[in-house]
Amino acid sequence: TACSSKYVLSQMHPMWQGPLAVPGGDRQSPIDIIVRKSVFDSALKPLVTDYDPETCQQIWNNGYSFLVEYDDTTDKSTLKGGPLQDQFRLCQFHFHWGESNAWGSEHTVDRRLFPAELHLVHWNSDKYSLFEEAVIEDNGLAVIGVFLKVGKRHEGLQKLVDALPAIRHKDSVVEFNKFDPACLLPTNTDNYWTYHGSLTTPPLTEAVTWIVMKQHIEVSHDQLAVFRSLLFTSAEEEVQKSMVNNFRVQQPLCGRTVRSSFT
Ligand SMILES: NS(=O)(=O)c1ccc(NC(=S)OCCc2ccsc2)cc1
Ligand SMILES: [Zn+2]
Repeated sequence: TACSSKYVLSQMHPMWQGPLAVPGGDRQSPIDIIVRKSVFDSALKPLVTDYDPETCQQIWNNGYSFLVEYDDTTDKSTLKGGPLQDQFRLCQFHFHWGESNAWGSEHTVDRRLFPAELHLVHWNSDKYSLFEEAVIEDNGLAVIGVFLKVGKRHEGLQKLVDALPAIRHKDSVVEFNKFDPACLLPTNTDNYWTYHGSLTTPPLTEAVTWIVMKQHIEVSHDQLAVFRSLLFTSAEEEVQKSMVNNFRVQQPLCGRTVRSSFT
């Protein structure tokens, strides 16, 4: 199986150029979370997020997703608690979505797909001094995953949606300030699944403590449609490609246990 090989089978992915061999390859992400196989762990604490909207700096299209980047040179926007022993700094958040509302998320719950998934990316500032250092270490990163469902309009998301037309093309950047990412978290952040995995795009390093929220957030159909108006391609390229289906295929669990903070 893909778990036994020293290198996970080469990852051909429409978005990436050429095969990708990942060293080790037995704790890759995303995965299907099989609820009945998850193990309740009473030692798991509530998540503690403390985000400062003043640290919000820019929003840009990196040709794979769009990222909202935060100043992570100080401990102003942090995550701790949950399954984590250390304090982590928020560096960016981004989304993955489909071309239709029928699919788009990276993780699934009992095979259930969601139209999109939010990732809030943090690195371990107790142990490392830069994201780039933490990205190659076992306990280097913590990513909060939040599922999106289509329903009522998300008022907090609208400010972000309104900025997207300005970054339609790959490598476009605009200043983006005073956005509080806490507004994108579900009302209940006490119920989550957690497991050890990887980044879901290159460099695919196995440095991530994943924290996947049980409760989803709702966004409107029109808000999601604006995500799909983004382009993978830069302004110079002749053929423009819509930024859709920017999710990775699911990876083998390889005997890992998914723990739950709730029964
Ligand atoms: N999707 S993910 O949260 O696992 C994740 C997080 C950070 C990174 N970091 C880097 S260096 O990725 C650069 C490209 C990228 C792709 C989506 S967000 C950033 C990659 C994937
Ligand atoms: Zn992601």
